[in-house]
Amino acid sequence: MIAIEHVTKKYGKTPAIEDVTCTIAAGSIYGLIGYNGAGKTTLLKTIAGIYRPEEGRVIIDGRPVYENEELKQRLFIMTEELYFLPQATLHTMGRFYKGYYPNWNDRTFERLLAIFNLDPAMKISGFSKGMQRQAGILLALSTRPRYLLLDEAFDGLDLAKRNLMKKLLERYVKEKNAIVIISSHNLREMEGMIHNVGMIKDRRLFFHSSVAELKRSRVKCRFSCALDLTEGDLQGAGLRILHQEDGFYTCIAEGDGAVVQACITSLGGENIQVLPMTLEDFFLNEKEPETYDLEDLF
Ligand SMILES: Nc1ncnc2c1ncn2[C@@H]1O[C@H](COP(=O)(O)OP(=O)(O)OP(=O)(O)O)[C@@H](O)[C@H]1O
Repeated sequence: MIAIEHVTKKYGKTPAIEDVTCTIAAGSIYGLIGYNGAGKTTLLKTIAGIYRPEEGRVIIDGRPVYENEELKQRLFIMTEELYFLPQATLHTMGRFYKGYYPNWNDRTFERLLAIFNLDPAMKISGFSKGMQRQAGILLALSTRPRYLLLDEAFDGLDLAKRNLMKKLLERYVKEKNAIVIISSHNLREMEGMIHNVGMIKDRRLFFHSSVAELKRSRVKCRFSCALDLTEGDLQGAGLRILHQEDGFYTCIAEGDGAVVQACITSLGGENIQVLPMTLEDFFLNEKEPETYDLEDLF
């Protein structure tokens, strides 16, 4: 289990994340979401013991992670900027990691090389961006970490490789009872894969929940209405507009489906359809509307 206890991490005097608390159970995939600059990378690096928090602590299997070499040998963090030794090939990186990670497995490495179809003798610097990310995940999984932290893991991967990576992560977590924490802006990619989701907003872990509970506790509906409903009308009834076009409204609301539908009917809504809610719906629902002044720009 990973326990994040009241963690605050600052750069200089400015906090990047504040008072973050949550626990992540073994055998689960945790999705970390948030805007650019929200603090996802900072939190991942703090969990990995790279950063020492100014306040609070990260406890992994009962022990603080910071300056704990033994724990770090069972933890792998793949950051956005991938790190490979200068002039390295996958073979040299494999040997490098084998020397540090006691759980390194040659067979997993060879099998993944074949699956990803990467040349282990070629310099990694000659790989494309997507191939470098594949190389990163291949090495990460070959160390067979108990805790795998992936920052923007899908960045640069084509559709087939994104699907492959999802399958690999799901299988790995299930078979090894591992913990994967994955940050991504691509909520569609995380859909169906993550068990728990946390959203960082205003430096804090403003929301976290199991995905199942998140979907149980909210309803997404599409309905028509002859009246011209304003955002205020809908907000007053606890509904938030996701989309509005030609007298049709798609809204999301917290609460029981029957209660939400009754509420829509009381506003004059008709032809109510309950739709499956996606993570993207939730994220957009929680996002403050953005306005940009684009006049006289060009
Ligand atoms: N090395 C650093 N020195 C000073 N400030 C930093 C540093 N790294 C990050 N920050 C600041 O901390 C905040 C959180 O950054 P972080 O990289 O953790 O966000 P993020 O959620 O990963 O962003 P993105 O989605 O854009 O990758 C930002 O305001 C950023 O400017």
